[in-house]
Amino acid sequence: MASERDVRARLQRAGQEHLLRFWAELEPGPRAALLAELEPLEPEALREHCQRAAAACLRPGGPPPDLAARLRPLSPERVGSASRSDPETLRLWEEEGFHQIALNKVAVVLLAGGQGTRLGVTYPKGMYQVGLPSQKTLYQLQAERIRRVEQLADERHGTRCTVPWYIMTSEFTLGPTAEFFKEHDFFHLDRNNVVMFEQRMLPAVTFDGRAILERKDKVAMAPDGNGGLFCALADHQILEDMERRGVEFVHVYCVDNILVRLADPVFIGFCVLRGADCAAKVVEKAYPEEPVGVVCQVDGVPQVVEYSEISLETARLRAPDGGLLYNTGNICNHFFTRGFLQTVIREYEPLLKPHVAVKKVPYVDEEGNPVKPLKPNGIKMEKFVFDVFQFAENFMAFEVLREDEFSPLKNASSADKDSPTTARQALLSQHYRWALQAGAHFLDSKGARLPELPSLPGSEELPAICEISPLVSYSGEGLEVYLRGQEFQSPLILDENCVRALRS
Ligand SMILES: CC(=O)N[C@H]1[C@@H](OP(=O)(O)OP(=O)(O)OC[C@H]2O[C@@H](n3ccc(=O)[nH]c3=O)[C@H](O)[C@@H]2O)O[C@H](CO)[C@@H](O)[C@@H]1O
Repeated sequence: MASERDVRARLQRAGQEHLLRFWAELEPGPRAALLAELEPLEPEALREHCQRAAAACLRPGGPPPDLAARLRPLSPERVGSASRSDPETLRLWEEEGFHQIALNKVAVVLLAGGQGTRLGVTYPKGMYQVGLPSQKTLYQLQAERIRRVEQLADERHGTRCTVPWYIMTSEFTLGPTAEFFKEHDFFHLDRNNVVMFEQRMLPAVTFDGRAILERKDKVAMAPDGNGGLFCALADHQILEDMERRGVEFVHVYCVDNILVRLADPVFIGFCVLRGADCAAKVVEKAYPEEPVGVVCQVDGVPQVVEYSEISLETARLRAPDGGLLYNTGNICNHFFTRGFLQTVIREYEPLLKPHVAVKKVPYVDEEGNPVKPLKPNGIKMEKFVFDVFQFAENFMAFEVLREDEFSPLKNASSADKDSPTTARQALLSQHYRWALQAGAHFLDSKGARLPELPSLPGSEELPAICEISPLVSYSGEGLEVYLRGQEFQSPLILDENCVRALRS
């Protein structure tokens, strides 16, 4: 480990020597921890980071004044649709996707380095369970969808294929995530195919460009945003690992969408057949202020304008058909070819501009007392994963139905949107629809048939509770054989055991 002298000299070069101001008071343990935290920070990069943050703070807040004039919706030839395509086209896309999966050419990358501040839990979001009858966590649902999609590809192509799962964590999430996976025996995935890697951290900075000490022996660090993916892929030679495994196509997704279709064969197939090097799944925005980024073009180049960076006026603009003009909501489900990721890492990553978030950052005052600020006092800088869309040669967007594929868990139970309750409802209502489509009937506790209402708005109580394990069905397929014409008491948990019993 570097000595205090070395680290102090490096901090001096970065103009951040104040980070060692309590050194004399620290015991050996905290001293070592502080040095370990400071050692990886390159002086020039740290200086630039702090200066950039302070400069960003001087610029007026809100969206750039000329943004609205530079924005256009995506051109229609760049948009494909799962909801508006005929069954034969969907079948072709799906077939292509399964073909690539069976050839071991598809991997998934989970972005799981975020802190989940809005949800208000201290552990990684993926470990959260929204109160499903099975009590499965988000990580478990995702693991089981991987197992099922592998199985479906194997059945179609007579192979034994693997969809490797790369999980980007941060200092906050790596330890508990790794522990959780071990405790659950990697949800019966081969642990060699689950690769966890860590993104970088950056110090939070005061408005005048000084990195913040959270404690006498600890810098206030935050992950460098989900666009930290590209540096992290390079830091941990993940693309090399993908290359060794023969992976060509990568599905990147965010941790909190309970309906996420990992390695979705339809999306993969669409992207491959259209020759996309980069693509994003989108849903129709639910309302103008919905906190989702908008996939659109800026100066003719495909990009995402984040919800925090679009003006309300622009978000509310209407198209001639009465719908929102900027209607294509980003659901943080992206497709990249490995080749594109390689080019990004080699050429474009340094061009990604960090986004600025002004936050309340706990700190120690000059006397060393901990302070919890009541108003924002610090700046966090984050890169965004979608900022690489502008470098794609053939960018495509792919529209999917919200009720099929998007219900994010962002807020605590008290919120009326994007909460554990709405996520649970979305999943159960999807499974209830699948069961009805497959011909199931539900009974109340007295044996009377319950009403069958397949298209309920999300907030309504479902007539019956039905949860279908991803190990039984990935996207509603294969259920008729168990359910057609059968009557079930609510709640029904259709898992592997239940299926075995139904078979016999
Ligand atoms: C920048 C970005 O993608 N924004 C999207 C994100 O917004 P949103 O603001 O919801 O983004 P989050 O902060 O939840 O992060 C998205 C994902 O990135 C991960 N993460 C975040 C920060 C970090 O340093 N490391 C990391 O891995 C999170 O764990 C999460 O899986 O999801 C919305 C849909 O739900 C989209 O409409 C937004 O356009």
